[in-house]
Amino acid sequence: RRRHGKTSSQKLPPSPPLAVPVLGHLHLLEKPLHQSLARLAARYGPVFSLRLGSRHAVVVSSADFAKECFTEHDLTFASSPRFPTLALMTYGGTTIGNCVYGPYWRHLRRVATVHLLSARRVSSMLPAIGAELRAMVRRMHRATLRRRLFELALSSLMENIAHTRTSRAVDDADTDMSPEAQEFTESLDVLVPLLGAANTWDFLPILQWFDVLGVKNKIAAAVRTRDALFQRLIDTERRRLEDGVESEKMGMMGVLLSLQKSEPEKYSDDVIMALCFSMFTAGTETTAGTTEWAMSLLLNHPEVIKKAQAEMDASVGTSRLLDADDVPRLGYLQGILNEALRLYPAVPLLIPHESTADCTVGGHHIPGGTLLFVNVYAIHRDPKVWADPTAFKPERFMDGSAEGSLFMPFGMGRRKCPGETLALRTLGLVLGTLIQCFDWDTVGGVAGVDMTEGVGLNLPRAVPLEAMCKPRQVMLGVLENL
Ligand code: HEM
Repeated sequence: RRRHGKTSSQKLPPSPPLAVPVLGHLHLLEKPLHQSLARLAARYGPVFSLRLGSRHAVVVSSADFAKECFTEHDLTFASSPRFPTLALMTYGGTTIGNCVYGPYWRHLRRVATVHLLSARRVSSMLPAIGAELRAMVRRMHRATLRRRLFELALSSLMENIAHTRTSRAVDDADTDMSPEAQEFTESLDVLVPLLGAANTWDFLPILQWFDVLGVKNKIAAAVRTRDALFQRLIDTERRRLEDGVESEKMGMMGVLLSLQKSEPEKYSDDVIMALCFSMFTAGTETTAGTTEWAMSLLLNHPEVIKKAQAEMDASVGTSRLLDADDVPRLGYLQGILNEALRLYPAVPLLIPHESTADCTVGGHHIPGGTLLFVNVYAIHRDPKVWADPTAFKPERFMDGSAEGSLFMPFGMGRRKCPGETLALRTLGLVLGTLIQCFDWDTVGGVAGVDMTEGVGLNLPRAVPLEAMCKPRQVMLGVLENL
């Protein structure tokens, strides 16, 4: 790694003046982080640098410079930083989203794109997603939407990873998740808050020497519980495979276990666990959160719901549920989805990247070993690029006015999200079904849903969304026969 020294020929990016010993600029950062970084960008420009405890970082907040990072310098920024405490949760930093760039990442990436998330595999996952969705629609009148949507995303992924469902809960039960999906949620409930503590540690290594809160032990205990569950799932899938299940009916674990048979050294149980954990953590909150934001936007724009329902009635009719193959024909529905992803990108700062060599971005020198945060949230709301940037206008994706603007909710370049096809197909199906089947209103008919953003890695709402829904009269026949 190069030292962060400045010479006359190397112009480092501007930086806020208030770096203090040990913390650097950490004390300037407020939550939500993407908003705090957007405010700093307004003062210090679209490429500025920060010292975060022991690490140097650059924050990029404009479309042009983000493009520069992921085209000209894509290889330089293709690595992920090694965070020692995060490594405790990510199998020693070997999950696809958290591992350094190199042959091992290329192997995982190929497995993910070719064997697990290809368009053909995604098509084979849609029936399980549809079944989970219909079960949710049947019990739609209760609970907050956030919880319903999270359970839906997790159950659909659990089905497509390991087929844990043996029966469906009766309709008056409070949840319809399989026991395994519930067990996994419980281990996430423990791990996710610890991730916050682990992050602070990674920037301030001194905290690791005095583990006053016992963070390390708590992470280790939660990881043991999670891995015992994964090992059970792997063993069950292995038995199914030995019983001769057809390859079309295999979930992701089954696919990986059959690859293990021919190349055991490349597909150890540990690699399979790391890949499946990546799929769960990358695919659940992102999909559920995007649907929750989209529904929040819709509740504040009832005229948009009406227009989307009219499009669906004309294109799909009212005698059957919409299916995933209808979605590409529903331009307005896709406009709604894109607007939700533009205004509330589920991974607002991408996963941190790290440069592996010196390079120049926007004319500024970026030394090797610098963390890169790309503020997609700020880029998607840049008034220089988007007209009326904070307004919810699905039409902008239909009338050509969004053309040419950088829209990157799934990232860019070689670390771009490999789950984009699965995510878009799932989101279209879920959002489309909620619009097709129900009329929506706020709880108690209050005017407007609060759109405050909360704190968390995946841009959560501050308050979980609650809404009232009533089956649409024209869909009663279909809903009664679900
Ligand atoms: C609305 C839904 C989703 C959004 C907005 C989203 C967005 C993203 C973004 C922005 C990244 C980081 C790109 C970067 O750092 O440059 C990412 C990475 C990733 N996503 Fe997604 N994602 C979604 C759903 C999914 C789903 C459903 C899956 C799979 C089940 C998935 C799997 C992954 C994986 C494995 C990575 C790490 C890729 C790597 O480092 O090579 N994502 N996603």
